[in-house]
Amino acid sequence: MVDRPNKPSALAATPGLQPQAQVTISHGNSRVTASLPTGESVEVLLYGATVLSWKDASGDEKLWLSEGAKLDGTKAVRGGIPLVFPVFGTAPDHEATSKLPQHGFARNSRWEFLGKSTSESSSSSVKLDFGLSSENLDDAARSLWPYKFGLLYSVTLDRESLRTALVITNEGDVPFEFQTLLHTYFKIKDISSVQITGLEDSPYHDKVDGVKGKNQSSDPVAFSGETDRVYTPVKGPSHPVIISDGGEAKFRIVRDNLDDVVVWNPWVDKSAGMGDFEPKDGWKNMVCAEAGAVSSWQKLEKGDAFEGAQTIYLK
Ligand SMILES: O=P(O)(O)OC[C@H]1O[C@H](O)[C@H](O)[C@@H](O)[C@@H]1O
Repeated sequence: MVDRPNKPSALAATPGLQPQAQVTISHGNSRVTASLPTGESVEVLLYGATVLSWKDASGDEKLWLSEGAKLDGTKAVRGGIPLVFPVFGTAPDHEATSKLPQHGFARNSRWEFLGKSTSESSSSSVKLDFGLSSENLDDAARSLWPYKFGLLYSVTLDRESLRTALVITNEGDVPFEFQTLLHTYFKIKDISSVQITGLEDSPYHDKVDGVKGKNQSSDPVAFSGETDRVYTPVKGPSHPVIISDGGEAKFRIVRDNLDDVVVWNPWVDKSAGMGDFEPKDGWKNMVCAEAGAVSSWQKLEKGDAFEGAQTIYLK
């Protein structure tokens, strides 16, 4: 069932059954929020279709959002889940994307809210759909990347998980190549006691030391300085990547069709250099684990589609 956006709206109770508490959606000019009757919530900014907030039933925030993040459409959001497309970082050697700004244009474009979907019988999950296509791209972005494409981004809030899924379609006559990434900023208590497992024995490119060759380690990832690595986990996307904080597993990330995981923490100096990174010691309370397809290029022929997704479980 897909409903057109309402302001605010709620799911009708199923006739003949006990009236159920309802999923509530509110859709303003700049953002969409959805709450389950049990209290979990998600908030998405139309600018970039950036997930800004994901809270559990007790109201505890799971994503890190900079206090200095620009939410007015003047800059990509520093925090939450910005969407990277069609290039990760910059790619001066890849002609078709070489003129694009860092991480492409998806995170800097205004998306359309397409509506919500729910299952008839359940008020324990809600899916919000967002769209961006070459037709509603601004002229500047379209002139830098003149391909015809469609993006459908679905954000599904469940009681114990958040799923973000992106479908990319080639709607033009010529093939194009792209990279994509779900740049998730996780909120954590203390970076010095964070460990990430699931990336052991996997090759990675270390962007901090700039050495192009592949590294690898049999230990979980731990943090003691600026960290910026592109992993291609050997066990494949369905093997979970787990973030633990103070010895306790906090997030379990399972990927669909996204072969890479970027791990990023800017630490002291890099945070100091980012004008929208606040508080300045906020790097202690965040870690990015970013599911993506970035270590090579994905090619989409005319009419073809690519789907990539992550599901983040709280247990
Ligand atoms: O500052 P941004 O353009 O948002 O990029 C933030 C970070 O994104 C990724 O994690 C990259 O691997 C980093 O190299 C980059 O610094």
